Amino acid sequence: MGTPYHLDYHDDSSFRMFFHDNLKDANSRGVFSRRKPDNRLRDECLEDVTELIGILESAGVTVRRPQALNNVPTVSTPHWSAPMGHALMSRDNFLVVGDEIIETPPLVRARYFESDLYRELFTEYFNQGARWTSVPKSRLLEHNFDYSYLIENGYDGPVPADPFFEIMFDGAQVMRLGADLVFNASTENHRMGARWLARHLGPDYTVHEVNVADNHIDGKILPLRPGTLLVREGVDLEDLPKGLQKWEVIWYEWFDKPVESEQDGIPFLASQSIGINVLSLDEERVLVQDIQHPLMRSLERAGFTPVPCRWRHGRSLGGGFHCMTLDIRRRSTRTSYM
Ligand SMILES: NC(=[NH2+])NCCC[C@H](N)C(=O)O
Repeated sequence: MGTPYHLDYHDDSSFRMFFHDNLKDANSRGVFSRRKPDNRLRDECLEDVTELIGILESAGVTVRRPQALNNVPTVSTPHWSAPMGHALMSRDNFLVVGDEIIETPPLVRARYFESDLYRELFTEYFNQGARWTSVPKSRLLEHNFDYSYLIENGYDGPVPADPFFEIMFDGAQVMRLGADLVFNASTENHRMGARWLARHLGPDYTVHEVNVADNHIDGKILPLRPGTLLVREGVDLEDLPKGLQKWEVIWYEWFDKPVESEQDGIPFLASQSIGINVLSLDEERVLVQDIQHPLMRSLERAGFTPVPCRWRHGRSLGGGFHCMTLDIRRRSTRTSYM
């Protein structure tokens, strides 16, 4: 888990596209300003990350962290420059399948070099025998982006006249279920990513394409253990692969109190239901945001043990415990659970 560095980076089109659904709400609330957050958000975030690491380590997890992100104001390529964001969400930039680390091609310019923070850690894994692959990154030029999802969801701004789509997807768009990978794709950029992944992994794995979210699937559906899914209201189970429709479903119990106060001028980058973004420690214990009492009751009724942990700024930072972690397990992943 990296160190957050929160800049005012609303000017970049790739950022506004990626967070379209969240920013649309913010716009409607008129919350935008150019104010930088005070240190309270950063300090409280770091306190909560420390608590999370303590819980993981006491549960027997070996926690490794990337290099810290220290005050990087912008990132640049020959084609553009963009303000850097934070680097807290490890799940977004990588997909670990069996003994292979796959670096996924970012959709947001601010995150183009975020995987550099993991170079030393992943080199260590490579030297221990891990396979390590990087998906061809898009150049992230304006005409590389497929605007179709935005247009279907209220965008009425300019659209490049000469599109040239390139592969773009985050690791968090993919739900790994052993030999089955459920890939959320809402644009041609994503669908190209699903084709790349299927071609790359070959016949031992099946990539199931679904379209249930704008991009990251772990804000809508999360596997808690083989055979049990946590699902947010609004997801049509018929849109899931047939094998997954046989799984037990726990519907996310909405937490209708404000999960955090909006930092004035800082729009929320995750919806009110980000409490769904839990992390299974094993097939019984589930790490849950400490205020999500209805969800914890649901989990207990289904035979799980919720492990509460403070996480005060998930909406501002755009993710929860599943987003902030990247589980690398030393066990075969060619089992089929569907
Ligand atoms: N891996 C992640 N960062 N996932 C976060 C998904 C948040 C989701 N878009 C929401 O607004 O609730």
